[in-house]
Amino acid sequence: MNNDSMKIPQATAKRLPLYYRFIQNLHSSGKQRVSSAELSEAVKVDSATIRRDFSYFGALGKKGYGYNVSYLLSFFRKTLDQDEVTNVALIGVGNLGTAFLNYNFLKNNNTKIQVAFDVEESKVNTKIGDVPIYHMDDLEKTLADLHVPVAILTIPQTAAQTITDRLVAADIKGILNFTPARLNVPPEIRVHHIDLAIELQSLVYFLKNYPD
Ligand SMILES: NC(=O)c1ccc[n+]([C@@H]2O[C@H](COP(=O)([O-])OP(=O)(O)OC[C@H]3O[C@@H](n4cnc5c(N)ncnc54)[C@H](O)[C@@H]3O)[C@@H](O)[C@H]2O)c1
Repeated sequence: MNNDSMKIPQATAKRLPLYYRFIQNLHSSGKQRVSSAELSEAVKVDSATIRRDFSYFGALGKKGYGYNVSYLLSFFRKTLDQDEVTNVALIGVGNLGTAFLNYNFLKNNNTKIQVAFDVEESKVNTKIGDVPIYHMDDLEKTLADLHVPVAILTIPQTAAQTITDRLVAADIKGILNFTPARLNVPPEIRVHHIDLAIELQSLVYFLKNYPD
């Protein structure tokens, strides 16, 4: 993100990639404007929230006209640094890690898993997709050589904190944590925790308790 985006609230910043993907689709289908109601329907965010989000970056829609798609597209491109690829490392090439390597976020042209690590000898020095798998012994040196600021953790919970400490020491800035472990990191390191079990439980809870 560029410096202008520092003023945008975190909740808004998290929705930007969602808006960006939809605006890209609109632009490639030749649409020139979009209303907040149409956006709302497509991204499943209520239109008052969309209008407030957009007001932070100066995109003021006109009543009965909506938003200019080209303007929005250039804003998102600039804000999300789409031209600059951020290198990502994946730690733990098991069930979940293998799926991510095969998927490799190819639709986001600004993030790519460049390298993966594991401790199991049979996986080391192989590739999944075009991503090479290295031994954990080579973690620090490889991350420094490739300038990797982001890591995805798909290792067993028991290994999560030790590996996180190594990543922090290796100058990683952000961690996407798929393990159930709650990680301790210095305040300047950003951790996004995706706990699929909790998400599933909370979905079921809402279905049961708020059936309508
Ligand atoms: N599989 C799922 O659907 C799923 C869903 C939600 C969360 N998770 C979480 O994601 C993590 C991975 O799950 P999984 O099913 O892929 O497990 P897995 O056992 O299939 O894979 C774990 C991988 O990590 C490697 N590993 C173990 N210790 C390591 C270390 N110290 N350094 C580097 N690599 C190491 C193993 O060799 C293995 O390849 C777990 O914490 C799990 O709780 C998995």
